[in-house]
Amino acid sequence: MASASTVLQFRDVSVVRDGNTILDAVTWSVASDERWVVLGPNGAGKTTLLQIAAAAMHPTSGKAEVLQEALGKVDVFELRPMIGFASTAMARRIPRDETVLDVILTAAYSVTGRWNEEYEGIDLRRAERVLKEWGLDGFSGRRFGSLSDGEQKRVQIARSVMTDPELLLLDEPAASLDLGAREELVGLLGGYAASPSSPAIVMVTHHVEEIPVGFTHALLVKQGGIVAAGPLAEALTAENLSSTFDMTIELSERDGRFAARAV
Ligand SMILES: Nc1ncnc2c1ncn2[C@@H]1O[C@H](COP(=O)(O)OP(=O)(O)OP(=O)(O)O)[C@@H](O)[C@H]1O
Repeated sequence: MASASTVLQFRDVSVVRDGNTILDAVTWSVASDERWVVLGPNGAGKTTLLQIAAAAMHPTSGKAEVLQEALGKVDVFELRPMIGFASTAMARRIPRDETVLDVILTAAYSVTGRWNEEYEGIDLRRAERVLKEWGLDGFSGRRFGSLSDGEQKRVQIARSVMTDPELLLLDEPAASLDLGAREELVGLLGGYAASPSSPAIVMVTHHVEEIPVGFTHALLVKQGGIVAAGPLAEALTAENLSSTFDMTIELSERDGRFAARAV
């Protein structure tokens, strides 16, 4: 297997909007074999961080390299096809009457701009494989709008991995899911994270309970700055969570899954 490469490199990245500092001199890097969870209170800057990682936003100052290309110097339209991004905001743009198969396939066509019989078979086979991988066997013909929240989330992720990205960004993939749907998704994400052929993953979440087994690193952010960043065992501690959320938090871990509560 190829050795790990750097997929994200932020150096003193700041974002200022309307006079507000949303990200404040963030220095952070992600390697291709790492799976990161990003935690922090509402408004901490997590989504802004993902927007930069997705090459959808430029820093106000500092340097951000995405897949070893410096933002500001690279054509982001060449970069974006190599980045899978699933978020609620993107899901809202999926037409509710589109079939699941089309939702997945259009990810490939939007990247390649093609609708060509020669490739159609390959894309179809890949779409079927991806659907199966995300527990969506038999859903190809269903309308996106007719799916449960849990199924819709899995379709969004399946769509974002359809293009075989080098970086997968997930913004709160388990938000609004019931316990069963959450556990199903966390299990699937864990399986995906464990595969050496999977890309680097950065997942924003509000709950440590949503961290899949196999995730390797944590980034804790507060008011646009980093509280802790590093391997899970070092960064995801009760002390760091307490600093991040300004309350005394108790953290427990069992079989690679986490739970947290205020003391
Ligand atoms: N265009 C903008 N102009 C001014 N302020 C902005 C703009 N975009 C975001 N913000 C502010 O920046 C802060 C960080 O927003 P961001 O969405 O990155 O936080 P977040 O950590 O993802 O929050 P949440 O957990 O609530 O989703 C928020 O206070 C938000 O109101």
